Amino acid sequence: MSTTVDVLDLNGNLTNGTTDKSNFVENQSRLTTKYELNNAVQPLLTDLYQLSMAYAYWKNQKNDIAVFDLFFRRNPFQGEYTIFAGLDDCIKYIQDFKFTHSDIEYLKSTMPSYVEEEFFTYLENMNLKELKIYAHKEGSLVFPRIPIMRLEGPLPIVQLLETTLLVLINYASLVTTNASRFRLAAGDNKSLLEFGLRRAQGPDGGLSASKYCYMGGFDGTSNVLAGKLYGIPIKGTHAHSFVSSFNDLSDLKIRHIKSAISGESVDLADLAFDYLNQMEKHELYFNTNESNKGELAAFVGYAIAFPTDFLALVDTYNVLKSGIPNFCAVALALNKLGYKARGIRLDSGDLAYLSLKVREFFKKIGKIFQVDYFEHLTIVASNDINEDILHSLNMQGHSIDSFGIGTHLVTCQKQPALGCVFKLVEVNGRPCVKLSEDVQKATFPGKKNAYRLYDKEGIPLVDLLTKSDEPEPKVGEAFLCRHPFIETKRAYLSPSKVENLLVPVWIDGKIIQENVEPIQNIRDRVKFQLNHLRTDHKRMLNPTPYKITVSRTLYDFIHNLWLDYTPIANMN
Ligand SMILES: Nc1ncnc2c1ncn2[C@@H]1O[C@H](COP(=O)(O)OP(=O)(O)OP(=O)(O)O)[C@@H](O)[C@H]1O
Ligand SMILES: O=P(O)(O)OC[C@H]1O[C@H](OP(=O)(O)OP(=O)(O)O)[C@H](O)[C@@H]1O
Ligand SMILES: O=C(O)c1cccnc1
Ligand SMILES: [Mg+2]
Repeated sequence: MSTTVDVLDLNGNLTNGTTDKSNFVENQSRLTTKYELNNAVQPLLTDLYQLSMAYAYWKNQKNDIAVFDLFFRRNPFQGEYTIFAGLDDCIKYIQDFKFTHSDIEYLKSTMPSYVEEEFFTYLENMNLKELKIYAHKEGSLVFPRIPIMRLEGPLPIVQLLETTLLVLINYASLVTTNASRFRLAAGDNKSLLEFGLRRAQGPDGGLSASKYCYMGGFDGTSNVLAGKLYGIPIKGTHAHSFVSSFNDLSDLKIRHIKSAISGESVDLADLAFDYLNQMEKHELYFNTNESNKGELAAFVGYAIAFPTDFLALVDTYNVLKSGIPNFCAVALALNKLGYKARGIRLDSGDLAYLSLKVREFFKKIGKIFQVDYFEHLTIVASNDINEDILHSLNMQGHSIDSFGIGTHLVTCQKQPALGCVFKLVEVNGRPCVKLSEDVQKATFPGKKNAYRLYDKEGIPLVDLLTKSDEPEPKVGEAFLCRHPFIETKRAYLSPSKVENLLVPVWIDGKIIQENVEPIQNIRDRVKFQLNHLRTDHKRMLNPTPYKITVSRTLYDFIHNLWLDYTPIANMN
């Protein structure tokens, strides 16, 4: 059968013509493959004004060499640090940057009719061979006003990259920073699982959240596609629906399981029920009439499906009177057959109180039935957990081993956006200034280098901006570091280590491979750098700002320029 359809080919081109159905299906599945590479990230994923400016630059033959800085002005979450993420995605975008034929056709159809044909040829032939990108290593700590990225190249081309680079960096850095704050709050010895896909801002937001929460210090995600695409460990339990789908033990169509000890087939439901009755005789404050038999059946069914990975959600009816006794009955039955249960998940109620009560219950059962590992069974907690709740649970005392966190992690409840900006700082060697009523918003003009100065313990002391043509600070030599705005704040520093922060990642059409790394390295860097940041910069309440400074030369240069560009007002 033949039909006429519009199909997107792999380059995003529209092919309009006659094709048969099987061909259409094949194209659809190829699109799915393309989706894995995130086909939304392409040159047209930008604001119209970038293309309008590109035309106006082109029309004015303004192909000057420009320098742009990408930076933010304030740390998110009322914190004093940010983690830079998204570089790998930026480089993929840069590497693939090419206007397709269908992009050009679309632009022709929507831009004003007097836009000249040669401009579209210019766009179609555009490449990034003259572009240079310097950036912090992904996973580094970054601070306000210190450029995260510096881009050099033809003005219209670099300008065209602004929006896409910002969208790739802003959320990635925000959610990585958020995840790292949850990690700091939970402590190193807790497992943190990201459960946010269902609450994320669209499918792409969900995928990014999973990737960057892992980078920020989470241990795994429930998002299966993120596991496949990024190699992140996938983890999970089960939902309440599985429990409530069973009414009682007679619902079980399969009751038998093979003993890992004897190999014989044993009725797990009978064995669990028997344990439930035995448990009731001890002082455990529940009785079998009150415990829910549908829940017991669900746990038996789940244990039959996952005998070596049995972890049950215990709050569908009543945690201490039903969920925990039912779980323990099944876990004891599994134990008798040579299988170790994993633990439980709590998803409502007072998580601190319940976790302590559950631990107490496990300890008692472990003693009564002489099963040592029972007291160490895993307790997972979930339900609208945020950073403040993690701190509060620590203060109260709890016995939770693992947190499943979704909504507030991926939506970044405390602050929904990071304000990275992209500002022109130099054209053909001439510094460019953007003034503002608020001096904090004025840009630092000119091409600059950025350094981190360390003390002898390897702890960062300050970040320092210099003009790109002045000598870099040297180990063991006193360097005058100035507050960028306040004249009286300045100090000499003799660093034990000097790190050049803006390393080349894309030079004249080529990736500098050693500076674009796999996710695991980046995750390790986040951990290492956070461990080496002074505690007072990381504390939750009123953290101390980390100092960002400028050299004497840069200080004089920018202050003189600001003065030059600000006319003296006439008051009468
Ligand atoms: N000990 C605790 N200290 C501080 N916050 C807690 C504690 N235990 C639970 N919370 C939080 O309190 C909030 C309780 O929310 P809510 O009242 O909607 O839950 P619930 O009624 O227990 O459960 P649900 O409505 O989902 O059945 C959640 O954000 C949860 O993470
Ligand atoms: O609470 P979050 O941090 O977003 O973590 C993910 C939540 O998603 C699941 O249930 P869902 O919220 O869909 O339903 P429920 O609240 O009725 O359990 C899970 O049980 C968690 O509660
Ligand atoms: O695996 C889980 O327990 C899970 C996954 C997603 C959302 N809530 C819970
Ligand atoms: Mg919920």
